Amino acid sequence: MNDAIPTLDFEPFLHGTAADRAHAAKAIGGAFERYGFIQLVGHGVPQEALQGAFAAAEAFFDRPEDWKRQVQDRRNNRGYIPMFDTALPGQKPGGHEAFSIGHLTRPEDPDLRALPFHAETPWPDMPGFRERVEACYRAMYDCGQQILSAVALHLGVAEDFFAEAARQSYSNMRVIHYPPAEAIADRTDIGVRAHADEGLITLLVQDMNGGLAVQGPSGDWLPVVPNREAMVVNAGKLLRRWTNGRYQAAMHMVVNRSGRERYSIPLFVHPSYHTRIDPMTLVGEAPAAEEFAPIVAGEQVYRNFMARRLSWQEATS
Ligand SMILES: O=C(O)CCC(=O)C(=O)O
Ligand SMILES: [Fe+2]
Repeated sequence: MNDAIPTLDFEPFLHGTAADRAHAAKAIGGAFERYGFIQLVGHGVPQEALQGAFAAAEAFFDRPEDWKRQVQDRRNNRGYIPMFDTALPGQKPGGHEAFSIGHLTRPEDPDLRALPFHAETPWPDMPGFRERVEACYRAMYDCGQQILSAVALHLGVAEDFFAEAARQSYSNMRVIHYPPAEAIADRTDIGVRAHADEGLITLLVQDMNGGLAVQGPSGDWLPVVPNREAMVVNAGKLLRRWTNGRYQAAMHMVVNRSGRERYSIPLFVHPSYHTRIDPMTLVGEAPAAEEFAPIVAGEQVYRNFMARRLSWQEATS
C-alpha cells in the first residue's frame, strides 16, 4: 500500500471528554513523530472565514503589478511579495507571489517592535481586504493554539505551555498565488522549492488544485491531496528542536500542474522572540545532537531567513 499523510479528526479534542482529548492528542502527536504532517478535519475554523480570505486574495492578486508594489515592505518582508522574489544564487526562483501579514497584536516593548518580525502590515486600499484576511488569521491562529494544546498533552507538559511561550508571538500568515506551471516555465520549474518550515507549527488551507507534496518517512514524495474539509498542519523546525528530534519537520514543495491559478494560505505559528528553545524545558532531555542544542527562537529564525531571502539581504544591507 502506498504511504499517505494521515487525516485526523480534531472534533473529539475540541468538544470531547478528557479521554477523547487524550486519544486525539496521541493521534496527532504520533503523526507528527512519523510524518510531521497531517490533514486535520473537524478543526472548527468556519468555512466563511477561509472562503472570505481566498476571495480577498484572488481580488488582490488580480490587480496590476504596480498597484500591488505600493504595499511592498522589502525591509520587513511584509505586505506584497512579487513573483520570483525568493531566488537563491544558482537556483531558479519560486514561481509565486504573496501577501504577508504580521501577528495581529504587536508587543509594547520598543526593542521588539523594531524587529522585522513585529513590523506593521502595509494594507492595500481595497475595501474588505484587511477585514477578511484578519478574520481568517484570527480563526486559524485560535485553532493553532488548540493544536498546540494537543501537542502539550501528547508531550506531557501543561496544556498552556505553548500559549505561555507565545504571549508576544511573532507569528505571521501569507496568502499565496501560484500561476500554472506552464505559464511561468520560461522563468522557473517550481512554485516553492523544497524546504522545512521555521516555526512551531504551520496551518495551511489550500484550494482544490493540488501541487503540494511532502517527503514521507521512506524519502518518497507524498501528495497532500486537497480536501475541502481539511486544514493541513505540519511541525516546523523550532518544534523539532524543542522535542529533541521526536517530531519531524518534513520537507515539502509546490508545483502547480493543475493548469489553473492556485491559491493557498499558510499561517506560521511562532513563540515570543526571546523564547529559549531547549529540549530540557519541553521533554526534559539534554540535546541528543548538536542540531537540537538550545537557541533563542527569534534569533535563530532571523538568521535562517537572512541566509535565504535575497530581498531582505538587499534591503537591510
Ligand atoms: O502553498 C503551499 O501549499 C505551501 C506553502 C509553503 O510551504 C510555505 O509557504 O512555507
Ligand atoms: Fe512551507
